[in-house]
Amino acid sequence: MTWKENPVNHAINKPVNKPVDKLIIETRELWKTYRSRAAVKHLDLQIRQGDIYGFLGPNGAGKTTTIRMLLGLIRPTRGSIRIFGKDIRKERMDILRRVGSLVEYPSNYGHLNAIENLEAIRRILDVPRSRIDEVLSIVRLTAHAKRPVKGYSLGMKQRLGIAAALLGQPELLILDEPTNGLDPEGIQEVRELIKEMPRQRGITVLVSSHLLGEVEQMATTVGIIREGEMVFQDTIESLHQQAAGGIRIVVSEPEDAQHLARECGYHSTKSGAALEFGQMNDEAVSLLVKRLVENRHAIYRVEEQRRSLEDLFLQVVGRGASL
Ligand SMILES: Nc1ncnc2c1ncn2[C@@H]1O[C@H](COP(=O)(O)OP(=O)(O)OP(=O)(O)O)[C@@H](O)[C@H]1O
Repeated sequence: MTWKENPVNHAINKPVNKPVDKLIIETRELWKTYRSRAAVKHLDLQIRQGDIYGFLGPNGAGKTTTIRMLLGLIRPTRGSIRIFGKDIRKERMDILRRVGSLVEYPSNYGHLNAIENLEAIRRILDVPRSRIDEVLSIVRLTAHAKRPVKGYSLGMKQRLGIAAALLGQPELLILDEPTNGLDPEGIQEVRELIKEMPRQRGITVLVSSHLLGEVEQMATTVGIIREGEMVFQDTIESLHQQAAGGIRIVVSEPEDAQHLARECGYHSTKSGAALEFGQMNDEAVSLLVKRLVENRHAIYRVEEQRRSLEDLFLQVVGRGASL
């Protein structure tokens, strides 16, 4: 079965089910082609205000290429990009003034401390000096501010990179694989930091990752890209719903029980002593169980057959994909 035939993919390129006037990023039919090879194909990205948008895909799927286009670092081959409702081709500088970003590893001067590193960027952005203390406090580096950066852990360097991205008080933060190469503690630190951005600071976040487990713990919306194409885009709740499976009931007399279930309007397939139904709501399960019991069936087990999100993700991106 190809991913296009796959029932879980009905949300392909589906607009996020919320008012469209609150879109912070919107791309339409975005393409980037290198020679004859498309790194990004007809990509319709929709990111709402206040979202933490987890941009997910295996290595080489096209995440960095997309992010580079959003930041105006490379030019799309085709399609449009609107950020804050403005066209990136026409109002690039106005847009980028309101965006903070961390693309790949942050570059720091190792012999300088955090304050000195941030000071260099502060001058370019022309923001008040007090902003340095503020961003160091946000990323919880105040206590280490006067230590040379070369002594920092990778997680601390990454947090300093986020501090730099926050200096200009952005409304949108774009982070490309910010937890790449971090140990579990560093991953948790960065994740907690990202989670507080919309709530505490009103900042919309786009964060890319190749790890579903990581995105799942912080994102409100998920976009999954595979070989340059968006194969799923919707809320995290919707992703969970898609992972929800059918109901399996193990009974004493499966054939009779199947017949009775059919009379009640529920189609099932028999697997040994079990009847397997599609998705059913609680009320339907309760009614069916009641009828079975009334007809003297012994019920040994009622269970939901859930796929793990990881299974769903692998199904969406293809099992051969490197994660
Ligand atoms: N400058 C370039 N010239 C030619 N091909 C490129 C260029 N940049 C990227 N590509 C190709 O485009 C595809 C997408 O790459 P991209 O870096 O966007 O993927 P990614 O999802 O960010 O993966 P990763 O997590 O490994 O960085 C890859 O096949 C890559 O080899």
